[in-house]
Amino acid sequence: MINTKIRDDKLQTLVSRSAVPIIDLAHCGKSLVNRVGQQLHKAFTEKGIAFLVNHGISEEKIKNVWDQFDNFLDLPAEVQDRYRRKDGGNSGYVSPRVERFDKKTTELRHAFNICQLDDRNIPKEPLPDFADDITTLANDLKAMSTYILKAMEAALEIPAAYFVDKHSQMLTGDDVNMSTLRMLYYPAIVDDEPGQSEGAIRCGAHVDYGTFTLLAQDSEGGLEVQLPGSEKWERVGHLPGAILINGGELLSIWTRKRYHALPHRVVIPEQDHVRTRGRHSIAFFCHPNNSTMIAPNDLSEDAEQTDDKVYSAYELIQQKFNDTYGGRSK
Ligand SMILES: O=C(O)CCC(=O)C(=O)O
Ligand SMILES: [Fe+2]
Repeated sequence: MINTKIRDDKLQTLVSRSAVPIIDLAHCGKSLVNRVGQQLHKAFTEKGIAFLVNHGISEEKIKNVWDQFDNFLDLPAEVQDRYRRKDGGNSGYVSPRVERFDKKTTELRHAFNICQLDDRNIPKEPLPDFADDITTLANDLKAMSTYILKAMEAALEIPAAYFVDKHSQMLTGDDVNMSTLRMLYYPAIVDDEPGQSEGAIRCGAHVDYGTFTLLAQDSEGGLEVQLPGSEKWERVGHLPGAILINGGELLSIWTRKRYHALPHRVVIPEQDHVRTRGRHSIAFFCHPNNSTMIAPNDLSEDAEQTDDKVYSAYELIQQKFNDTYGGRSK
């Protein structure tokens, strides 16, 4: 059974040990793009993770989206059913126990994927503000992603706009670009019958598929990572107001593993008072346009090395999706 006797002050986290780089985006503009790029470069090569602070996205915008998702989850099941994720696309609502990152462990979370901002899959009735609140936040996260892509171009010394052009179609639909805003809610585990949540997880171990992920979380709630070179799962902890960035698999392939794709998971927290609270998070998965050829040679100082097989972003991501959704392909 889950250990309920662990005291908070005994719990070390990467935040409490100052083991996650913190990148300050205050006043970030053209002149600071090089500095942010260097810091991201160091974070992606050494850790695969960083916290972004002073990023300019207000708490209110983030909270509005969490509130909207709560409203959605309060709707009758037959209304929610209209917005379910269907095979053939990634947009829509995914209820607990459907996704299984490792193909077997029960996952206790609600997710709602938005791949296209004018999508019919964004509820309008009976939640009139849902689309507006989500679009506002999604546009901010898109702008932040574009800034980060520019910073990465500077750090990797590749031509200006190399990454930005290849990510030009974020949130215009997953038939052209797989970028996704994902709302997540992990239900509280209360009155746990023996065996009910045993062996279950909030989100199974995985690496994200795309270029990088931006993650806002409302509380600690069980997020753990494996830092480079270690198999040990470490609690991340919570830095209020910060947005976490982690590197994805596609970027790792693109950079010939110079940039680390971070294995992570969300476990059911051991402490009673944390487990009995629900947890919200919002992930923005930044992906290149599907047609992008992921050519590591373009990013490598070692132009001699030409033997990599070059796949499109679509081919690489499709393989991962088939693994997660039990072989049902898009
Ligand atoms: O909710 C979280 O903290 C992480 C979610 C996540 O890793 C994912 O959906 O890919
Ligand atoms: Fe993830």
